[in-house]
Amino acid sequence: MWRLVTSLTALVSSSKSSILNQPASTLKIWKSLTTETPILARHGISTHDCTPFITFVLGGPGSGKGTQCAKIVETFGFKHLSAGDLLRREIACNSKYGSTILNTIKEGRIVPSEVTVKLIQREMESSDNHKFLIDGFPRSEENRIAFERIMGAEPNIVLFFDCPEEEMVKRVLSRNQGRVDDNLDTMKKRLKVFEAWNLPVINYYAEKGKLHKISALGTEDEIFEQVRPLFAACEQINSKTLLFLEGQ
Ligand SMILES: Nc1ncnc2c1ncn2[C@@H]1O[C@H](COP(=O)(O)OP(=O)(O)O)[C@@H](O)[C@H]1O
Ligand SMILES: Nc1ccn([C@@H]2O[C@H](COP(=O)(O)OP(=O)(O)O)[C@@H](O)[C@H]2O)c(=O)n1
Ligand SMILES: [Mg+2]
Repeated sequence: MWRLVTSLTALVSSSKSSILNQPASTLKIWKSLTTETPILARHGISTHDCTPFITFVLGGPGSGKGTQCAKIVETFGFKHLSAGDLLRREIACNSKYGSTILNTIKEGRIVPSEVTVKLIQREMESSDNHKFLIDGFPRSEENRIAFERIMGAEPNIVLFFDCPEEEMVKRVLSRNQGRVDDNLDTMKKRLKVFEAWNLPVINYYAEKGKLHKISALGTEDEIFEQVRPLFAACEQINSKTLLFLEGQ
């Protein structure tokens, strides 16, 4: 295994992509993106042993996180976990946290990290997929630290959809999904929460060199063309690995 990984790093280091220039995460990327194949089986490698490949998807309310996640799922086969959707599902099924979550969302505040991380954990552990898009999380340093503590994992990459406030307001007010928080009053509060609590997380990952800032202005397809190369780079590692293994 170690011999393979050393050789893989050499293969990968010739690439110019920003992800490929992160040798420390090479092993994780490789392990996470491989699919079950006879080649892997011959080498005694099972995807059941794989480390998950985790992408955090950040950005203000209405910046287009969910829209771009749908495209990533369709193109690259990730499992999409929207923290907001998981919380709304708890409200809908009258869970014991339902009313607290509803009030928190109406106020545009952040639900206690323990609750959100447990919901994400349950979804990750019951999924057959190893590649996760965690959308709208972490929304605070407390969220981030709780995830690291409970899951014992960090994201491989972090996307940040950077969008001007006026555009976010416009999109949220015309979203039309019947959400209790898609109104001007809650939106103003959410923007303040974004600035106070989300931005420190974004800065944290920028300092760690994991952040990929994407301009959220333009058509959905134009924005996806900025996103695509990030994941295409991972796929490239995967196919090079399989070719390499095949040559063994
Ligand atoms: N590039 C875009 N240009 C215009 N509207 C967009 C774009 N991307 C998404 N939208 C719309 O804006 C609203 C918010 O998008 P969404 O993906 O739900 O954002 P988020 O998950 O970040 O809140 C939705 O109605 C969506 O259809
Ligand atoms: N990590 C998270 C994510 C969402 N939430 C709550 O859920 C609301 C909706 O989140 P969302 O991700 O669906 O919202 P959008 O940014 O997609 O508009 C947030 O405003 C918070 O009240 C949270 O408390 N913690
Ligand atoms: Mg969303």
